[in-house]
Amino acid sequence: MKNTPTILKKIIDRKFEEVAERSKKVSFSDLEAEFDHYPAPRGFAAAMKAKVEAGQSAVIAEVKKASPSKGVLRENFVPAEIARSYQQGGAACLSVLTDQDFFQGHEDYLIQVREAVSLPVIRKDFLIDAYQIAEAKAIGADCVLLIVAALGDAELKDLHAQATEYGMDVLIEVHDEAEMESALRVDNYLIGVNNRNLHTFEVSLQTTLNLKRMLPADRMFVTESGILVPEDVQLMRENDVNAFLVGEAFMRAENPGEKLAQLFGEN
Ligand SMILES: O=C(O)c1ccccc1NCC(=O)[C@H](O)[C@H](O)COP(=O)(O)O
Repeated sequence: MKNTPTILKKIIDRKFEEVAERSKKVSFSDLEAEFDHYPAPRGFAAAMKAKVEAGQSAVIAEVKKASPSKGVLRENFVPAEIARSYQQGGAACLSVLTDQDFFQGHEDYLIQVREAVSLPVIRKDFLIDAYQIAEAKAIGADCVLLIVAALGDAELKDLHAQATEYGMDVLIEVHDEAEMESALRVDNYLIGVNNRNLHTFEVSLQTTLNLKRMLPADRMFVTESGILVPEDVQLMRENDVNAFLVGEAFMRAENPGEKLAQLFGEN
């Protein structure tokens, strides 16, 4: 792991413990035995592409009860209801936090969400080991997040290859130029830029604008974090950024799907 920020280091340290604990209870081959439980993955990247090609914003709407920077975001947290609301509001895909200790998430939430809607779902967690990629496949995830700041180049390549072999899509997340260079060494369509600085939790949409110029036209650029008001969406769209990952703005709204439709003005 390189240049790891404090909170990310804490989370990653915990993930190594989690993998050790979990793999004692459920073996890798036990996970593999679950792979056929769910039908073929829903095309996550394809759903994003279809929205953008139709001239719309491709929104990954996040199901997130709490976060390290903001604490609890939503008391009335019923993942399946939130997912249905997002589908009605025009989301392209859904993101479900499965981390328990820092985000109050759970794998069961992903299973509930995927059963409630027809949209593709990403497992949003801090994945540093092949075991967790197999877990994602076993719970029916259509896509996984790989955070470059948490991985060396070789690990990024290996986990990407494993997820792809399982038929899942991958969203590779970067925060700066060096991470973008690592991400671009992997043949992957979805590249996310997280606008949240994980040292300070400060959010700046300028991060997206700075890194956008590095991205080849054949990749999809997803802006992540800190999209709160229509002006944020407008700024991104003016700069030809049409794919978004949004959590807090929706989680704080009484009706998350209505908020999505308002923010992106497409319903
Ligand atoms: O949200 C945090 O506090 C956080 C802290 C440490 C690592 C990651 C963190 N967030 C994960 C995310 O990427 C966001 O949940 C996602 O981009 C949505 O962001 P937002 O719309 O600002 O909720």
